Amino acid sequence: MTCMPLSSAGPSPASTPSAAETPAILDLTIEAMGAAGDGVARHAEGQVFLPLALPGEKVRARLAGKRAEVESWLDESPERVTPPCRHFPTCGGCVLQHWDLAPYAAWKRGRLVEALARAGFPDAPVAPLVMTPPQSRQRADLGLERLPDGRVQIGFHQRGTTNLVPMQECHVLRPELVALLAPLAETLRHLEGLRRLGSAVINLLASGPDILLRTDAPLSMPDRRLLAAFAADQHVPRVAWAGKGSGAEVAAQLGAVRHLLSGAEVVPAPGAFLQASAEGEAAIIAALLEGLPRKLPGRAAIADLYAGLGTLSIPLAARARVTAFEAVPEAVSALATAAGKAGLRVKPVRRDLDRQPLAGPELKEFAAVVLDPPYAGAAEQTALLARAGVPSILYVSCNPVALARDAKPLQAAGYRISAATPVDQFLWSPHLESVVAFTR
Ligand SMILES: C[S@@+](CC[C@H](N)C(=O)[O-])C[C@H]1O[C@@H](n2cnc3c(N)ncnc32)[C@H](O)[C@@H]1O
Repeated sequence: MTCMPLSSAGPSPASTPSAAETPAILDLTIEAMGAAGDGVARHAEGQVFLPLALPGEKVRARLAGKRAEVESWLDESPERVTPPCRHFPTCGGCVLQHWDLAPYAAWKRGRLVEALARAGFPDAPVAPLVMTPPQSRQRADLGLERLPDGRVQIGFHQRGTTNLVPMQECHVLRPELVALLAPLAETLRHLEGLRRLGSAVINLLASGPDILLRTDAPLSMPDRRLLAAFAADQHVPRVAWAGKGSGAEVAAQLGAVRHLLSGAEVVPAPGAFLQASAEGEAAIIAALLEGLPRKLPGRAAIADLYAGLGTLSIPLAARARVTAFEAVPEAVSALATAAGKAGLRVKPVRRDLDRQPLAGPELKEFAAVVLDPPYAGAAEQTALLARAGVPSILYVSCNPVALARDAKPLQAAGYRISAATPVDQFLWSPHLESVVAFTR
């Protein structure tokens, strides 16, 4: 086995633990992979998390509270591989590029198995992980920073910090998005509306890249001309802008904006939520349709909660009438227009489900409820679904911890899991998407 020193300092001899205190440098064996993608080891005072360490490895590490930095590898895992990206491990976009895909996939699937076991479903039928390919992400949320010399950097943040890693290559984003970054940085260099910090959400739509810039100063007239010239050069139909805390406005529009969701045309607002990749979206929809009861009553209706632009409502409407609940008004009106134009059986309703979750009698009309909440999950809404006894609940989750919490009341109310599909929407990150079908 080779040794791979991480820092420039050579390995220091491990100290012997004294009864009084744990030494700063320790030799540790990595027992498992933690939820955030760090190796987990144990020492006299408890667990410690080690970025970049893999299960089975022996390392010499410098302790810093609950974390430790590997100073050298004493025994490397055969599962260690060469990370494809030059920005690894500095960039916070990927934390697990150094792990072979087979054990990585088993670990990700295991996160769903564990989450469901914690909720009281130890024997849930969890399918193999559906992987999404590299260079498939259609949505990028990037930081912008003006350097003292006036240049602008664009990239993801370094893990756990606000420092930007200027992106020169990326193995998760669609190449069309990466290709835009150098010309965008050059344009932003001259933008008076960007003083120091900002962000850019870029959605790759059917009509081309759609950009929402958030900056720390208002746009000037020359800024708007600059953005229009950039849009024309780069074939970008729309560039929108928003200030701190203000809504988005169109800064330059050179063509129609459109996107296709299961074949239906929608016009997303700037920065609208899209599933991370077309492949992930297809896997979620397939798992949802598979998880619905084979036979729905003739006049059955489905509720789609946290519906966004209707990514899930539209394909669900092939099976039954759908009422789509969503808080963001722009998404509700985009879905209403799309449904009207295509004659879809989808009725969008604007509703804040945190303040006013669906409850009691209003749930009675639904044979199935689909919910796809944000990262925090939907604790109150799931408890109300359990109480109402909706026959089929399909939970699309982007957070196994929230899923485990939200599934508990369903278990207590007598639901069982008929299918559970983990989907790797965020390759090489610790994030996990899953679709779980609960029936009663
Ligand atoms: C994970 S996204 C899912 C969107 C959609 N299902 C899809 O597949 O594209 C979560 C959605 O919940 C919406 N949302 C967040 N908080 C909400 C709330 N309190 N009430 C209703 N919708 C909310 C967001 O605007 C977003 O569209």
